[in-house]
Amino acid sequence: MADGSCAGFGLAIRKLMVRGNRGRLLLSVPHLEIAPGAKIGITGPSGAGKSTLLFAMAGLVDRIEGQVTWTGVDLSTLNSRERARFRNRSMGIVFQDFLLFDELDAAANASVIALFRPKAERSAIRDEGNALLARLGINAGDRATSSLSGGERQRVAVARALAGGAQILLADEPTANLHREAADALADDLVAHADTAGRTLVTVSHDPALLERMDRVITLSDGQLTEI
Ligand SMILES: Nc1ncnc2c1ncn2[C@@H]1O[C@H](COP(=O)(O)OP(=O)(O)OP(=O)(O)O)[C@@H](O)[C@H]1O
Repeated sequence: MADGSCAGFGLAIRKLMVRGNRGRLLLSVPHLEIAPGAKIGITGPSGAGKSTLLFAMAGLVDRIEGQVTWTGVDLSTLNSRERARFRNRSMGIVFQDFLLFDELDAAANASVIALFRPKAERSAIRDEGNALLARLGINAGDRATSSLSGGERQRVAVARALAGGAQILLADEPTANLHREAADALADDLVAHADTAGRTLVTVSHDPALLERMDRVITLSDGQLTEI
């Protein structure tokens, strides 16, 4: 496995606030700790701020108040380029709307992180991306991404997040487009990856079968953390 990152990221959030238009408070998380290697679910009603919290954890929200600190890395002290570098090295992210590159085939999407890693790691990441696609049931990696179904796109997005051995896995509704059997297989794969090498997994989900595989489930309601 190509693994260009150090092991064991935990997360500490302090007094995090994210505001939208005209200063409207979208999210307030006074205090949240996630241990290195923990598997955490985030759930709550639509519009509660789950994706916003995941984006803040990924350093994808430009203006936050407070601190989001992965072991040794305080995202609030980094500029956007430095945050991107940290993401490329240490995070695998499954976005709710996948954000695949339609110009690339499924295999190239699954291993796209190779472009940001040293040359010596690239072919191992490509092999890993292909193996992940096969395991997730996408058998022809050279299929045009635009020809994939929603469920297939979702599985390519998960393969992309897992290929390259990122120590932090962030996933937004990773089983939402899958039928039960495929959702369970994917949940097993995510958990197995998280359990390898002490990876930390944070997943937004409404899927009880995925949430019950987590160590802990956080509920967000109206932008507020109501339960830990
Ligand atoms: N870029 C943005 N600018 C302004 N408001 C936003 C932005 N993105 C999200 N919001 C608002 O922030 C709030 C939280 O949205 P978010 O997408 O985080 O919720 P969610 O819990 O993930 O919802 P869902 O389950 O429907 O995906 C909503 O009121 C939404 O309208």
